[in-house]
Amino acid sequence: MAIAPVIEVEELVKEYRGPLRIEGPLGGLRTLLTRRHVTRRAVDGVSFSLGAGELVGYLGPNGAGKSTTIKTLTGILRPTSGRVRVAGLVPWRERERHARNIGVVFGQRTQLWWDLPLRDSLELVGRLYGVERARHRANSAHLTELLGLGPFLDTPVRQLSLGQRMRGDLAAAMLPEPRILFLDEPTIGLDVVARERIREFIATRNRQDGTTIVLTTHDLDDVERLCRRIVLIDEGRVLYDGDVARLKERYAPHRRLVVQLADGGDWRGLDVPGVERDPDPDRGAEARAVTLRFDPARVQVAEVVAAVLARHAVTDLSLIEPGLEGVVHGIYAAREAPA
Ligand SMILES: Nc1ncnc2c1ncn2[C@@H]1O[C@H](COP(=O)(O)OP(=O)(O)OP(=O)(O)O)[C@@H](O)[C@H]1O
Repeated sequence: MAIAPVIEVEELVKEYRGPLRIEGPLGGLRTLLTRRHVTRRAVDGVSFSLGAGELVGYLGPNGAGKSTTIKTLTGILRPTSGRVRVAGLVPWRERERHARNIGVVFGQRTQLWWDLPLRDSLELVGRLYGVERARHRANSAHLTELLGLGPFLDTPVRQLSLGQRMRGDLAAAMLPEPRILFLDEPTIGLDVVARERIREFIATRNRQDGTTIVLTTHDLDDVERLCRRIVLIDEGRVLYDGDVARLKERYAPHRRLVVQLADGGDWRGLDVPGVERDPDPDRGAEARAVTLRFDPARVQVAEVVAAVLARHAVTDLSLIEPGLEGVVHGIYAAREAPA
């Protein structure tokens, strides 16, 4: 028997009704005063499902409808139409039971009590969720260690740095041991060290506890590091749903080999079919570097390297895999280009 998905979204539609936006002189003021309203479709027939223990990147450009989807899945918003089940519950109808299954972190705002020390915020979360005392103590201690909260547990939340606050938010979300975690931009504005710590935490929770995680982010390094699967949306519709690796193969099949020629070396070409010199090498400014582009389905890396070494004196070689950033931008650009 097939295992039921933990998250099921079918033909989700969410429309917002708002005043008609008026352009031109005093447009802002006229928009405020107008009585004319329009309906805008923020999510336009999104469907996907997630199995237990999956970690999926939910991506899209600004205004694509990511937050609207997450707010519907967390029970904050009621959709215009469509069917949603999260752990078997309809989020906006069975809010209390649903809240016990999920943890939510919105990077842009905190769920902690601004004026209270972090320790008290965690205490309150434990009480609100009815976490039994011994479990609360054990979970708090565990999360404090994993997220390195010790040095600022007694600091009021308002005095925490963004990275510290985010770690506090993650601890609060995980304290009641939710099966499902929604993370909306959890690394936004953080420095490299803080970002890495949060990524490590997310990966560990997913791997060790099997927590199902939906991650929304504009930082594609988060996705490269954490997600095998992405759901890419734009203008409220799903553009792609599947493996990150397959997405790259489909949209960026080429690899690049950067060849650093020895002093005095000249590029005399290479006669291997399927290998081209990159017309616009990113490393053009670098002395004596030549970038070759090839499709590994047609010609193997080893073959290209052997051919280069046979003809040229080389000081270094490096292989560049396509980054998700370029692939995703390429998809958006293709969509925007006139037909
Ligand atoms: N409360 C609201 N009232 C009216 N329109 C809204 C509301 N919230 C969002 N929208 C609109 O719905 C669309 C989708 O917004 P949403 O916040 O879901 O996008 P997003 O993908 O999360 O964007 P971002 O990456 O910028 O956070 C946008 O056009 C936005 O302006």
